[in-house]
Amino acid sequence: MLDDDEEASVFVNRDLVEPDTIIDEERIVGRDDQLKSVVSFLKPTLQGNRPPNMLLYGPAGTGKSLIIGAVTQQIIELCQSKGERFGVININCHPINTLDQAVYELVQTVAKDVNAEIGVPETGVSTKRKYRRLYKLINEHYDSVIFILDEIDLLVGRRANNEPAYSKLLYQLSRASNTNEIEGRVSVAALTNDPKFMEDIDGRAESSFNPRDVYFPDYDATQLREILENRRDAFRQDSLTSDVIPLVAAFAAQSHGDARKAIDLFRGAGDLADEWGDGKVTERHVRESQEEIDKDRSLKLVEGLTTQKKISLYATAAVACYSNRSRSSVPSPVGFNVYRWITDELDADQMTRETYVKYVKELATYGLISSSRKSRGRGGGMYMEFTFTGDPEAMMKRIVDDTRLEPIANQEELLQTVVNSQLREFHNQ
Ligand SMILES: Nc1ncnc2c1ncn2[C@@H]1O[C@H](COP(=O)(O)OP(=O)(O)OP(=O)(O)O)[C@@H](O)[C@H]1O
Repeated sequence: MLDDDEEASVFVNRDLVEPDTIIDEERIVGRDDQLKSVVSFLKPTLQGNRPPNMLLYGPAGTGKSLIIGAVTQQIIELCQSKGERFGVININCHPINTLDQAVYELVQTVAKDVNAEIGVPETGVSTKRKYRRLYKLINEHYDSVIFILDEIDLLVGRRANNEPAYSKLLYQLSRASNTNEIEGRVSVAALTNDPKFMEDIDGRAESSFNPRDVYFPDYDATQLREILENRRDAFRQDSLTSDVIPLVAAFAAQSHGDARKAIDLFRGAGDLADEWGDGKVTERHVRESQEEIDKDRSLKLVEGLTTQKKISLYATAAVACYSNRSRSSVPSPVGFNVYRWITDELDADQMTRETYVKYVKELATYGLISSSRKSRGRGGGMYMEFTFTGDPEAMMKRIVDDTRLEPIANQEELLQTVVNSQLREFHNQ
């Protein structure tokens, strides 16, 4: 059991290397331009004017939430000192499926912030009523507000061939002050990893949202090193050997310069040193921890997926794996047709193409797949192209292990034929 002469932990302030800890401004590295832009866009709030809407875009873990969070926090404080009420209404759209749920989530967030009743049921009433409740709460409690919509591109909605839910939400929120539904000043900040996000927005939403862009590029190893150096005091003095920070930064730089990954690995290495009772973090703990992260990530992720997401992933991996073409990237229309074939074979529910793309794109946010938008040339429309970062065959095996996909896995040759005929059809169109 607990032992008195156990080695002391390598941490003195482990919170500092937790991903969701809000850090002080002096610990922020390499985001001067973005900070400057966001500050200048939001400054009008302090002078009683309406700030512009914003689109913060860039890969995962590049500081979008951090920067908007740090600036809005300062504005809250400055407004408070002047007796003004500035509301920051922040939601993450990733787990939300429909417009109605998104509006309810906004109501819930405001109600919690101002300590009021939610005042509207989650189901059984129209979205319009939820909007009305949202506006009422805002009008009663704030003089100005900013909506922060994180991972906005994942709020697709249910129906296919229709305006996506994020487009409708952006339209409503960004015009709410023009229509006087919200009496105070309103601005909307949308955060996304998708650089081409605006291309799918409906024309009227585009013109009412009309954002100022702030781009967040990847960090390089030097910046990641500095980010970690600035959190070195999470650890006991002298408990890090000199090679730890450069190695963590180098690993994270390899995986797309994501600061969240760097911080997770830093913490993981410390945890391992504690677990082994070594009293010091060394290169060995970093390497071992990185290996565990790599192994766990895809396994855990696949285990946690719903059946529909597993089928979507399986179909996409099948295209990458069985394609006779030299490039094993997967055009989304082909992945979707294979998904449809599989769901027919299994007699399972079938999602729309938009939902299929949303599911697969979600996996891209975990780094299992990378996705990019492609054009089919004049008048041909857009589609997504998916590429696996790891081995698609291993991924398929892992999915079959715990789903009802076995009947499909037993028809390997047939699946191979379906994949290649779908690919041929797509490329000949
Ligand atoms: N420039 C930086 N300086 C210090 N810490 C940083 C910096 N950028 C990011 N971080 C840290 O990395 C983690 C991820 O950052 P953040 O959540 O802001 O990324 P994001 O771009 O919003 O990512 P996502 O698109 O995945 O939501 C947080 O713990 C944050 O504190």
